[in-house]
Amino acid sequence: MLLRLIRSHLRPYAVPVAVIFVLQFVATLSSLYLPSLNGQIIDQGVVPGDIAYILRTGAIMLAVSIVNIVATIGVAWAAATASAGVARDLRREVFERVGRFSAQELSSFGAPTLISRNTNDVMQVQTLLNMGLMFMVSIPIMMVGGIIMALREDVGLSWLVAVAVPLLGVIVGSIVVRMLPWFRRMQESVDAVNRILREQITGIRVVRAFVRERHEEARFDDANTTYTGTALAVGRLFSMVFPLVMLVFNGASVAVLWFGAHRVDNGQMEVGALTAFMTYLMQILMSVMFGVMMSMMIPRASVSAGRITEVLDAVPTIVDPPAPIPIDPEPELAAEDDASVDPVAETGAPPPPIGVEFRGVSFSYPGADHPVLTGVSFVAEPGRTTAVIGSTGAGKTTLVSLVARLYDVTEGAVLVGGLDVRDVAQEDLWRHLGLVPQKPFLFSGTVASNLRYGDADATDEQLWEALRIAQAADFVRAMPGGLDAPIAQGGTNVSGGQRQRLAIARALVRRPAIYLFDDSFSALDLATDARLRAALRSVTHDAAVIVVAQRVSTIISADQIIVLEDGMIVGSGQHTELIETCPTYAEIVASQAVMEDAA
Ligand SMILES: Nc1ncnc2c1ncn2[C@@H]1O[C@H](COP(=O)(O)OP(=O)(O)OP(=O)(O)O)[C@@H](O)[C@H]1O
Repeated sequence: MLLRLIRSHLRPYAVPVAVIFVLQFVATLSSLYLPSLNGQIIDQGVVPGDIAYILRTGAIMLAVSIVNIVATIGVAWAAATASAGVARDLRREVFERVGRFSAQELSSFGAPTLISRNTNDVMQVQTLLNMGLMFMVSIPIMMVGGIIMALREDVGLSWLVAVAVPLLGVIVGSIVVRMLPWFRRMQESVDAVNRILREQITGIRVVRAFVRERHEEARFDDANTTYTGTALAVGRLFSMVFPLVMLVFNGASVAVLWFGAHRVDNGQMEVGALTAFMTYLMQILMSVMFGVMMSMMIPRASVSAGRITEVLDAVPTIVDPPAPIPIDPEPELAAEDDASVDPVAETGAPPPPIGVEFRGVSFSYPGADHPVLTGVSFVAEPGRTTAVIGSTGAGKTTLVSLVARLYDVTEGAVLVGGLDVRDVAQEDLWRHLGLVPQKPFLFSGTVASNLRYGDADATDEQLWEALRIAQAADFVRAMPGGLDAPIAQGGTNVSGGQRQRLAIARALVRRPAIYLFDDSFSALDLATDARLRAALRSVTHDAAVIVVAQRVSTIISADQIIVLEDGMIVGSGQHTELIETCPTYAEIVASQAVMEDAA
């Protein structure tokens, strides 16, 4: 998994990788040459007192060292370039893939793990890749080359290399294998900490209002302790690695000196050769150590690569059809024609009339036992307002989600402009929709940047017009900077009602063919609600307007009211006839009348 991910993503970095190969080769060979030169200086320069030889060979050593330094710097630079580039590409791919997820994949993964996969997990892969690029060529060359050079210096001591290297490999290998299962737990603990932190930050007001700080602290402590415990378990295993490595390392040095000294004493070996042999042994063991460090990173990076690949390989359940049918075959032409008769041309051309039809729609959430909607059929015609009312949990938001194809129906079909939403491209569908969700979300930026989500090219006049209709112009004008007033992430620096009105204005800026208001007037007082609906009528023209509401007063004048109960339509018609014919509707009206009287 790790190899596949790295290989497929390294392809665009063939040039830096080739540079790394060449430079690593140069750097390693120069490193291997230096101890031999050093040995020669001792044996042929220092021992016979040949100053000229020392200076000559010293100059060669200096030149080789400079080559070594330049090559090593080049390797580090190219490795950082390639690994940072791969990490950037991975983050972009994960981001793009998540952007194509339907609500189903989003909820099955969950936001916190998607965030840690795109940050922490990518970082694990990047760190390993950086190390790998820096050492992958030098480690084998250094080991093989070091052994050859050491043998050249003295074959009699070579058995020491044959003992030390496998011993180190076995010790480290057995520890790394034990670490493996802990790494997955470690990444899962990161997810858990992220999840709780995120919940607490977003729900901080609720936590405080319900005096749940202690409870939340305990919850965070649990996750934090699990994370710490996992990190400690890994740390404990890790802490054994270096002492053991050093034990082998130092044991081998002592053995070289002990046996080498005897060989020098017996005249079987020169002092310079002993020094060079010692350095080669150090180099071999150093490369084993780097190999060990890398092999310790591999399991964690493998887990991370698996988690990243899970996201990249996740197939969105909602995809565009192979041959999408355009909802509006000639939008340019239609827009131009309509612009000539548009009485409010300053807010853009009204779209061609497009209706919505639910045809025998049933829907169950993935994994749920019971359907949320059953046999729902109705037509929301262009130029008319269709209201959907029903008790909480009746399926109103679900119904709106199906128009936007956030989910696919289980049975039946949702048609937009006479086309099944599954037969049109999602972007084409969304371009025709102005959705104001139940929980409106604003992005960090300004009022204007948020409104221009509706239409990036909208002029300031068009934005003010939308704000005026949404009954938001007064409070935006009062904000410091007006259209340029800052909006905090999630829109937390404006009130709930203001957020709703800005979200409505955002939908209006788009001038869509279909408006979907999901309980979008609930935070408005009755007078503002009435003014907004009156103003809306002047711009919705031929648009199909679907309004989900809890309050009867919001939908009383709708052309058609759909009454939902337990996911089924139990009544449809206008207010006056429904009061007579639909007991559920009559009950809702009566209960709200009682509440108003009581108020
Ligand atoms: N993502 C989901 N996964 C599983 N079940 C869900 C999901 N969203 C909603 N439901 C269930 O579907 C049912 C209908 O929910 P929906 O949000 O459509 O109701 P609603 O009529 O809009 O309610 P409200 O007026 O409270 O917003 C509820 O029983 C709810 O528990």
